[in-house]
Amino acid sequence: MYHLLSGLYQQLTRKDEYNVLILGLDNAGKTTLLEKIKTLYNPTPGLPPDKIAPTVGQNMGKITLPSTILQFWDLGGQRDIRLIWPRYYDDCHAVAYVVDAADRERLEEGWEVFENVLSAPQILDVPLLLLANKQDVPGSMTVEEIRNHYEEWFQRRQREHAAALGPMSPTSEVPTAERMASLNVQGISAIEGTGVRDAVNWLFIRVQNSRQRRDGNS
Ligand SMILES: Nc1nc2c(ncn2[C@@H]2O[C@H](COP(=O)(O)OP(=O)(O)OP(=O)(O)O)[C@@H](O)[C@H]2O)c(=O)[nH]1
Ligand SMILES: [Mg+2]
Repeated sequence: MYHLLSGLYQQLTRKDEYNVLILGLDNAGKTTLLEKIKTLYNPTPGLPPDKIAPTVGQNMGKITLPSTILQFWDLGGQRDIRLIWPRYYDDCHAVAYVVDAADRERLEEGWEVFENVLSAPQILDVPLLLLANKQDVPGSMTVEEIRNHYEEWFQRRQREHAAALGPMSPTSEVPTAERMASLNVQGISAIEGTGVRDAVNWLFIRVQNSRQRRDGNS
């Protein structure tokens, strides 16, 4: 009887764990975001911004939500460190890609890296959230501006690829309209915490939905 009850208890209190990767260029604000998430959701606060150094590997943080544990993996964004990102792709359930919306000069570099992430086969069906960080900085780009900037960059890149391959070449690229329709962009300030709960809620709902789809298919 005890085993039956404890089995039932375990079943009812079971929490599924999901891995969320936080990716983006160096200085985008990924670790600041992770530490803010810890502060907002855990009893022990995360590090304050002035104690955060550039990441030379990974940082990890877990939060507990109803029937779910989200495990965030914040990976260093410097060029050399980006080489380790693909090692995390196999076990990832969602990606939050962070851009510094106040740094127009590095946006294109950010899109190149973003595109690289999107082209990984393991990431293809994974919920993906684009976060326009540093909304507190005066003059930073809005969500709409970030979307348009990415769309223009993406279209230009498609044209360049088509021109390089010639008119008869088959294309495996995703059409722009389809790509843009499935792209979710949210504005946040990792320092102030604005928009951070909305971003976590989005990730929480999306990983749950993907699980239901998976369970339904099996
Ligand atoms: N104003 C403002 N500054 C921010 C915000 N988020 C991060 N920063 C600053 O941006 C700088 C880089 O932040 P990090 O969190 O270390 O950036 P990172 O993406 O983890 O960088 P790497 O670890 O090198 O990949 C720091 O000076 C932060 O204080 C924000 O929302 N607003
Ligand atoms: Mg970092």
